[in-house]
Amino acid sequence: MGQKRADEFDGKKAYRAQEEEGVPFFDDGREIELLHFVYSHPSIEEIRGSPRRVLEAIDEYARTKKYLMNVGDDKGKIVTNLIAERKPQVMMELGGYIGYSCILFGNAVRQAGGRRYFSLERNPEFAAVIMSLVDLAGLSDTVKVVVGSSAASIKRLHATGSLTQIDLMFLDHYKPAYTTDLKLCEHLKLVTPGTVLAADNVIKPGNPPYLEYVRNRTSEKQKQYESGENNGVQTTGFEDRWKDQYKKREGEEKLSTEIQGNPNLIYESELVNSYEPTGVPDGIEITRCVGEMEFETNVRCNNL
Ligand SMILES: C[S@@+](CC[C@H](N)C(=O)[O-])C[C@H]1O[C@@H](n2cnc3c(N)ncnc32)[C@H](O)[C@@H]1O
Repeated sequence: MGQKRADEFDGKKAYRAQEEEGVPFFDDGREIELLHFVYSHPSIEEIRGSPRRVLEAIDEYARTKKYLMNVGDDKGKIVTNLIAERKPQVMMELGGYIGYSCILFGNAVRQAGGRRYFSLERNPEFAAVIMSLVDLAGLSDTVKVVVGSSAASIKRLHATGSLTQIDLMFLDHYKPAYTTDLKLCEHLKLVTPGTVLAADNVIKPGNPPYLEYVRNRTSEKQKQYESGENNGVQTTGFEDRWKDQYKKREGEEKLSTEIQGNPNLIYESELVNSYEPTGVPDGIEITRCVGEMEFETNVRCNNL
């Protein structure tokens, strides 16, 4: 496990600061305001059909109007480099918001010869914004936006045969769901040797349970699996602001406590330090599934 350092942050491109605690920083109408901003942009005809120009217009809104919780340019480069290296046929993101990462990574997947980019978004209004901007960028042939909670969508895509393998997964949704959704994907054999995971916000706000899981040794995971210690959902290690981030709109997020995943998968994981688009330091955890140990497991899962 290594630590890589990104270049210095360029303050000229900084987004507006995220609002102070107690003040909404999303879902207060700004997502629809963004659509009006983009579609009434003086350069709308040049923006049409250009993923780069759509991203520039989104960045312009977030620099000059209101903060948007996008992955941004710096952390985005880490993932687009990964896409160029791994050349995924199928990539999935958990948490699409207004479509920034979807347009950036969906375009990179298409350029690398990939087939499908799934963007899973729980909030139907945000999903509608993603679809509109993906269409504007000319990426509707590659991108499929899936509306609903990530776990339900993963199960449905798997059950219908639309999703049989994930080559690259970007995790950027409800922080405690990173680990439960990864275990679900392991259980369904969507994550197998060759799969690469890129998890956002592992420094800000941080995700200790996820980091512990992907950095854990296989022997330790097997022990926990056998003893049932690995069971349950960890919501400790998150500040309330992040744990309750979506509660007002979506209600309490019900995460599965039953699915234990596949403890036999061998991961190599490293933190790549970078910046939020506001300039605040953050990092992406890159995890490569490099093999699978032979070890008998009793399937522990009642609720699929
Ligand atoms: C940080 S934003 C995603 C930003 C986006 N990946 C980008 O960089 O442009 C997190 C998003 O995850 C969505 N979300 C939260 N919990 C979710 C869940 N269980 N399933 C699907 N989406 C979820 C939220 O509605 C929000 O839009």
